[in-house]
Amino acid sequence: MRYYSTNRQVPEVSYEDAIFNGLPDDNGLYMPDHIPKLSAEFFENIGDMKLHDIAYEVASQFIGEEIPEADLRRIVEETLSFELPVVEVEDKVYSLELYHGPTCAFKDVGARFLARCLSYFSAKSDKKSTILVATSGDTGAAVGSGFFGVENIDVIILYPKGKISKIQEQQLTTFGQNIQALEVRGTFDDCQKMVKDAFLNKELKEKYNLTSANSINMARLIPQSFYYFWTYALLKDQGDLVVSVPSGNFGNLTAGLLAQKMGLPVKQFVASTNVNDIVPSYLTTGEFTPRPSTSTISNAMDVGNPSNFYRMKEVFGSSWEAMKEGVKGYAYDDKQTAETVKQVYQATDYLLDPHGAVGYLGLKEYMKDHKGSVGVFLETAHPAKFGDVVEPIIQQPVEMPERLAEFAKRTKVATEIDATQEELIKILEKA
Ligand SMILES: N[C@@H](CCOP(=O)(O)O)C(=O)O
Repeated sequence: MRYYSTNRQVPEVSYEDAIFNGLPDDNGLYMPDHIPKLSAEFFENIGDMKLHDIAYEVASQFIGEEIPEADLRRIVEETLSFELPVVEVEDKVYSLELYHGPTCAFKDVGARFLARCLSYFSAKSDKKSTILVATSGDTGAAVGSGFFGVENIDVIILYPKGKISKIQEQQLTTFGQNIQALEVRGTFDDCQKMVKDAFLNKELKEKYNLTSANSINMARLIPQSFYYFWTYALLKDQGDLVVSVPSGNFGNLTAGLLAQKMGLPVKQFVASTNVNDIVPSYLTTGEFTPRPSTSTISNAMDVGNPSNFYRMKEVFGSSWEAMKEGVKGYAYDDKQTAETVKQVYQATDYLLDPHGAVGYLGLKEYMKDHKGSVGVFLETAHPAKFGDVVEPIIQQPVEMPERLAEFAKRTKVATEIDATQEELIKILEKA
């Protein structure tokens, strides 16, 4: 498998080069040169397969011989060392809980896979790298956890000051060792731009061997497709599958679209956003108009310029008509989100986090007119990560998993900087 840039101004590269480069030099995004189809036999047997075997089959299509089978199987097993339960919330409505990993968010899957792939290649070459990662809340902690103590790799996490939850901040500012946190006076989009500009500065990129751990990195995206196959394996006999993805940077949805192109029978994808509705608006108008993000209670989705939109375009051959058929988009404000957390809790005892609530809303909206389907929404983070928001809504304390409570006890260490390239360069020089 070779990887091309969506801007098509640079040569195709191997998987190893794609994941070390992070972003191609022409400011595009890497995409596989073809999307492999899985066999009919695979789909016939999927209901009897183990999660690790499904994930290995999918990963090997994209990585081929570059990582030998035994190593890739180990990487997959270490990545998915926790459960991905699919829980019935209401008749025909399921929650795919992706928050049972070490940092309680779906990002653990991608970050752990990326960390292990980079380590596999680094061990062969003794190459030192610095990972720059921008976060609106969940990616930072997952990447910190995935790379904590990993030899030859330093991580710098950029997060927007005052715009993530208290526990998210505790998580990503308290690792120490090879993980450094930068509290940026700006938005997530400023952080993402600083990171992307650093990759496009050839001299800087080479001097510090910079790479990315955001979903712009292919090794973040590939593993995020595993759990769509897993969901199908569990629910395939229940009806046509509709999947609603709470979306910010659109990596998770793009991974689902790749899975569908590989043959996964998902009847409909739904993109559910908060008021940062850049993609739902595009689906309605055909105009892609990034704008500065607005702060919401589903803060991890506060993204005003979603990176993976350009990959979604590739999947649909740059056709707006095809994308609006393949993806239905809905957006919700904080009032609707909070009301949904409350109503679903009262009616079913199931506690949604604000991101899951947005996913649930989008799913229900689509299912109103598509009654025979079986619906799944992604529960992307544990509600305890948003205790400040969720507790007043349900007027009850939210039980915090021990692994989250651990972070709360530690002391925050972060360097506050302006949202400028110069400030980031100063930090890289000191590191
Ligand atoms: N929602 C993210 C924002 C970054 O997205 P990514 O999937 O590209 O890493 C976050 O929680 O940080």
